[in-house]
Amino acid sequence: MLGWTRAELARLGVRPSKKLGQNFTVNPKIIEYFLSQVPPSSLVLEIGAGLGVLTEALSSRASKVIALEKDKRLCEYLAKRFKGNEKVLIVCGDALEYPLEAEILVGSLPYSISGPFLGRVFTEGKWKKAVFLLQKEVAERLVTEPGTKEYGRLSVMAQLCCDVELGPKWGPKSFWPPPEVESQHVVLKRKRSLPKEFSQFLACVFSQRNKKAKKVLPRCGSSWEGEERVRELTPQHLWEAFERSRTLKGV
Ligand SMILES: C[S@@+](CC[C@H](N)C(=O)[O-])C[C@H]1O[C@@H](n2cnc3c(N)ncnc32)[C@H](O)[C@@H]1O
Repeated sequence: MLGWTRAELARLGVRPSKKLGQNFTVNPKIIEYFLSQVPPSSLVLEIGAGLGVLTEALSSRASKVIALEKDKRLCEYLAKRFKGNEKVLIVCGDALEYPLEAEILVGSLPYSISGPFLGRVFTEGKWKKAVFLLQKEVAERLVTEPGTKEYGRLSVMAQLCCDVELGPKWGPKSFWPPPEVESQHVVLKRKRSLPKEFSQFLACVFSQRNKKAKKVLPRCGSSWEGEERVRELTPQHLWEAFERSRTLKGV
């Protein structure tokens, strides 16, 4: 796969863009893992289709794959590659804007957008299951507990929205060009959708994560009575504080 990927990029005259997080999958085990997590005959939205290696594999399992790609050069390549394949729809667009209206979301997410994109995932769409390949530190942040350095807005939203399971880790050599970081699969099963205002509330609260919650929460429209610091509040505590802020606002 490494030889094929390098040759295709050279043929297209595409130098992988760091800004677009273009680290293409060259380890077939990654594709196998994605496939093992996708229920047969489902409608799948793939984020960042790249050269279409995952798209191709998904199309043999799903009823339809909507393959989203932002890079116009790759969109043209994908449109040619999948011409005549009725199960694949190539969309040239931005994952930060495209509606998340599919049962299953998958993708090796470009590192540069994983934070804002996950923010959308937790608050939008009708999806039931999502299988993402993320930078290992971002994957760990989704399951980390209150009080840790990594605990923050994404941890709280992930744990309230979904059952979160960490999958296998993958080293830099699984990608071309090799990234500077390790990657890890994450599987999300949605329990409920969260309101967008909750994300804004958490951004306000965690901007002062080391301060006492009783000082910070009133500034974010809510209240708190204990001695805990913001970073020590559990997802459930924060959800209750958010609901109090809505009652105070009369929503
Ligand atoms: C890590 S690569 C994965 C490519 C391919 N799925 C693979 O596994 O080889 C991420 C892909 O996302 C695309 N991308 C980057 N930003 C995007 C965005 N905002 N919306 C959609 N695609 C994006 C990149 O151009 C790149 O093709």
